Amino acid sequence: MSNKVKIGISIGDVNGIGLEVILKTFAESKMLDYCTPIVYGHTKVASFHRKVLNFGELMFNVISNAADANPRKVNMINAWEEDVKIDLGIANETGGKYALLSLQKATDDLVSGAIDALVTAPINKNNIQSENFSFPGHTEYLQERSGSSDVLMFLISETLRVGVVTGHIPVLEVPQAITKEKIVKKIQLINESLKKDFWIEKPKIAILGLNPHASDNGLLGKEEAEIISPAIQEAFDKGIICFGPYPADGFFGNGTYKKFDAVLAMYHDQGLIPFKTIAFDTGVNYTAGLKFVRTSPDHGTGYDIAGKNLADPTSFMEAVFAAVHIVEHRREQESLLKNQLRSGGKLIETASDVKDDAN
Ligand SMILES: NC(=O)C1=CN([C@@H]2O[C@H](COP(=O)(O)OP(=O)(O)OC[C@H]3O[C@@H](n4cnc5c(N)ncnc54)[C@H](O)[C@@H]3O)[C@@H](O)[C@H]2O)C=CC1
Ligand SMILES: NCC(=O)COP(=O)(O)O
Repeated sequence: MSNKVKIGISIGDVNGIGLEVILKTFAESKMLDYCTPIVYGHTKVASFHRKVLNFGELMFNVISNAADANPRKVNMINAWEEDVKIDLGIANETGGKYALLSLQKATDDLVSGAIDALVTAPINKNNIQSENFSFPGHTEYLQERSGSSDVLMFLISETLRVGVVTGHIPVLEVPQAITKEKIVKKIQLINESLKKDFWIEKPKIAILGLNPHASDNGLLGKEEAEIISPAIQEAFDKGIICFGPYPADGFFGNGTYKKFDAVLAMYHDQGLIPFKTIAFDTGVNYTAGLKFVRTSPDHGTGYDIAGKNLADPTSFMEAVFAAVHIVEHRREQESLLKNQLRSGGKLIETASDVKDDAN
């Protein structure tokens, strides 16, 4: 039996660029050296995209169960039977319906352990809403399917990793949603993920303020003094190397972010605007804190370029690599722990070790 990581792939909105980046990624035969892909969609939908994009043949190995996946082929599980009308570049009910069928089937296999990780192609968060799906995005849906009490939207790239305290909520609700407990929990999720998933032994984490200039000592808001600073102190007392709150603009403007292993932003756009400005082409969206591994490209459905052969597959490809690496890191760590071995002489540290290091 192959030990290669089995990556399940949900196809996202059939009217967007999801299938284009999937086809482009696996047209690269070297990808099969790293993983065994299983796409949850339909061969007819994939053929439609292939023809529109004028791609050469990419043969799928059609299987009924993930257990039958061929490690030398791009596997496809047909997640429905009927023909689907594709309207490239259009946000409609069909796009949402089949995105959900694909996601549900792939997630069933993820939860049961039939696949090792899930890479999700982009959905439209609006047209996927139905009586079976009332979540603002994959992150919240997968949190529920995982049964995790909290998760972290964590955008990762070579140069910058950014997590967010609040995710898919209206900006108006951000200040009320930011609590000391939530910030501490998100700092812990970042810290655990950096250690477990990225093998950074002593991660350094920066926390941003909420208000302009991190409130300038209370002149421009009170959240820094009343909520964010006490949260940073509490996390630090728990042995996590974390600093802040930093004024968000200058922090990215002068490159301070390069001194940290990760940054915690207070809300979605505060973190994702600098992230996408710096790393849109290669960035990956990782959901930390799930009981399984899920990544996705950092872009959306790209309706404006759907079917035009303009979609860059790099972010999707990086999402596949990130999922493979994270699964392998976790496997290796589990086997180290099982064998009671110590990594670099020191796998488990005490809180005081960490504080010593920070000083
Ligand atoms: N993980 C997910 O499922 C995500 C879903 N979305 C959803 O996607 C939909 C569209 O969102 P937008 O804000 O328009 O973001 P978008 O990322 O789809 O598009 C923004 C701009 O970037 C371009 N672009 C995106 N991906 C590209 C690629 N691979 N290569 C070249 N150019 C690319 C698009 O053509 C567009 O001009 C929304 O419904 C949003 O909710 C957005 C982000 C993540
Ligand atoms: N921009 C990141 C984002 O929207 C993540 O969405 P999802 O992965 O939760 O669907």
